[in-house]
Amino acid sequence: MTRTEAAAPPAADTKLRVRTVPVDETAPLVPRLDPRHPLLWMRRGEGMIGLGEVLRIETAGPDRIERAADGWRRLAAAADVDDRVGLPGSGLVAFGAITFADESAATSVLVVPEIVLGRRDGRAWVTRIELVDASSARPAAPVELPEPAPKRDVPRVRFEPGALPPESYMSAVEEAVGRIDAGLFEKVVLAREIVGTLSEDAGLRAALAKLADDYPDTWVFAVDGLIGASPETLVRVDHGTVSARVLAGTASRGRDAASDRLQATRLASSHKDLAEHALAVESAVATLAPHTARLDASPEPFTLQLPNLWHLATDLKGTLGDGSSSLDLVAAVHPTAAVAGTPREVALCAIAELEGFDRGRYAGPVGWIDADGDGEWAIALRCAQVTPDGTVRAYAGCGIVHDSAPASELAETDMKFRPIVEAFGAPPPSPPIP
Ligand SMILES: C=C(O[C@H]1C=CC=C(C(=O)O)[C@@H]1O)C(=O)O
Repeated sequence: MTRTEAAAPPAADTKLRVRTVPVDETAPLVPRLDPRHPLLWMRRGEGMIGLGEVLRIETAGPDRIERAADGWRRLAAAADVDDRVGLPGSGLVAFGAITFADESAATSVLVVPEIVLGRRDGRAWVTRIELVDASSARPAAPVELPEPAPKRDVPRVRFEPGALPPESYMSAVEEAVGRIDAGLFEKVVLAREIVGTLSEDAGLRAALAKLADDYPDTWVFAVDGLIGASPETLVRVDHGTVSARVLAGTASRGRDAASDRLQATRLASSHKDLAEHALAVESAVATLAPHTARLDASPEPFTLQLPNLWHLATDLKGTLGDGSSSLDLVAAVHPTAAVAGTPREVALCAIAELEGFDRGRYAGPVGWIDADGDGEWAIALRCAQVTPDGTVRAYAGCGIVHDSAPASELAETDMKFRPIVEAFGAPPPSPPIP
């Protein structure tokens, strides 16, 4: 494996050879994941897994996304690609995870795997990627596509409050509402952390299988130890089309069909949630518009049903106007008001002060990019970062606006933790059921 360490772009003469061929493969993707170093991007059973690692681009600091985008452009331009499939995700790809904050101590990564197994629109492919002049950096034996592993029970992790425990979280929300009422900003997204430990022999495959089974309509991802199931598409570029799904505004699911419908109806007419949502849509539209020839938003937010909660959602669709890659667009839109606030810079300062912990890659962009710059990026939500020592840090946050109530926001974080804590065998947090 060649590691291109923080701030160092790939050597100018780095050249990749890439071969993609169709395969007759219908088995699920997750059982073939490497449980220790899973690379995954999947929704509704389709997507990609990556095996092995040819190289990585690792960056940090305020221009981390731009430098990753430039490094990738150079690498892709020099690559010798023979793609016999021609679907989004075939040919050369990298899986990426970017930190939320400019000043994070964590790095942002683009990982180029040795093998990609992909499936889309009912077709499957295998891509093999290698360094052309690999004399110094070849792994001893090339990675082979493994046989699907049998299903295993999820590993059991006991989570404890981490940075910003419940009482402190509620105080931070109260302080934020005070500042909003004093006119310092309109919205800020405040998150908290829970922490657990994964036993040494447990991998991440079973947790990912559970996320994929329980949340099939979300982007289920694994990149460099960051795993989760995000419902929010930050930006997607496919042959000149641009799309995104903006989420903000949340309600719990009802106990029965009637109370569930009522929850959705109330959410769709909640002044507080609509205000919070409008700011997230405005920020996404304002930052994408300069890069698009046309950009349309669904006229009214709709209610998106997930197994653990309801969200207000707006879909954006447009055409690319300036040849930006998906990573260029990620650099333009991140962080949206769905994870930062409004105005952005003031909200970011408030997050640093009131949360007081490093979000790492939580609430950052996670996804993939191909040789043409096309790709799919979600916001890393409903997720956890697992470090090599087995520490599991999970995060959940809420948009705080003028009429936010601390106890309700705390309960909302519990709902948002549910996918990840259940994927690690912990009992579901118990939000108030209407
Ligand atoms: C910040 C998170 O969710 C965001 C996305 C959807 C709805 C949100 C909300 O209603 O507060 C948040 O803006 C999170 O899940 O940690």
